[in-house]
Amino acid sequence: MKDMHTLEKSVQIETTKMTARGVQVHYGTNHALKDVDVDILDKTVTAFIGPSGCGKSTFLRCLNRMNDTIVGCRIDGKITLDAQDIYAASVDPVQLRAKVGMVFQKPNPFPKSIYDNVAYGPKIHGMTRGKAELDAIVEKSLRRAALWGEVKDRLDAPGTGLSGGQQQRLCIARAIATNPEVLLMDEPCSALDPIATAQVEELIDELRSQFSVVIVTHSMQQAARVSQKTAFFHLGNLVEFGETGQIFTNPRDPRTESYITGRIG
Ligand SMILES: Nc1ncnc2c1ncn2[C@@H]1O[C@H](COP(=O)(O)OP(=O)(O)OP(=O)(O)O)[C@@H](O)[C@H]1O
Repeated sequence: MKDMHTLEKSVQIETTKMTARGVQVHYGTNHALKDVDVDILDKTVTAFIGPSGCGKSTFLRCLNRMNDTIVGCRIDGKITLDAQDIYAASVDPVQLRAKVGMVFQKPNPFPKSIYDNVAYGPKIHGMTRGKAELDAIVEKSLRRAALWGEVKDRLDAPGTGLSGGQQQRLCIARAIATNPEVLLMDEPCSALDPIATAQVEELIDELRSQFSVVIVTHSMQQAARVSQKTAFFHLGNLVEFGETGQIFTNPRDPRTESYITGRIG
């Protein structure tokens, strides 16, 4: 019985949510990403690490087509979400970004109220039929982002008036309000103090029960704390991808070892 339970659990954990095959990115003549293959698992935190300029953010942006808007950026290869090609002509990038949400390095609330920041996505995607439903989504999202208790009495106050850590949790609430399946986070704690960082890290761990989370981080301690899988990038190549514990304790590639021991980057 126990074996069956363990088996079910591991099957659930190993469900693939997104795949990348042969992904190449050029910015004009700059070959920024070279032939990247990766599987992003469901309900798992995947960390992208590597020295500055190695292509981590570029690859992250490929996963919800944020690079589409960059003039001169060319993307080759195939990326799927639930086995569907996200670059297919039939895919609307706006709809895709509701499923594959994003949180940026610097908290960037809209110049609107706390309520409207969170309500924005559900409104533009026509997810609700009325105010009561929208109120419920706003409350649920703020609760999931561990911010409700701090803002429930001032939902009409501007989002930009919150502290940095609260603004980042507001941006997380905004991103999860559309019920995404994957949450991309580009150095989400780099502008935060240690207490706010710890809160966001705790939140990431909690969100993993519902979504697949992909986080770009410069902090190896953070990658080790929050992720189960780690991808190490170097000079546009995905050098190594595996269990976080293995990458940090027993890297297979000498470049990974040099990076984690502080010799490159
Ligand atoms: N919008 C852009 N236009 C032109 N080139 C870009 C753009 N964004 C990134 N690049 C280039 O692509 C390469 C990879 O950059 P990217 O930002 O993906 O690396 P990164 O690993 O995320 O770096 P960092 O850790 O410093 O944020 C670099 O050579 C960079 O100059």
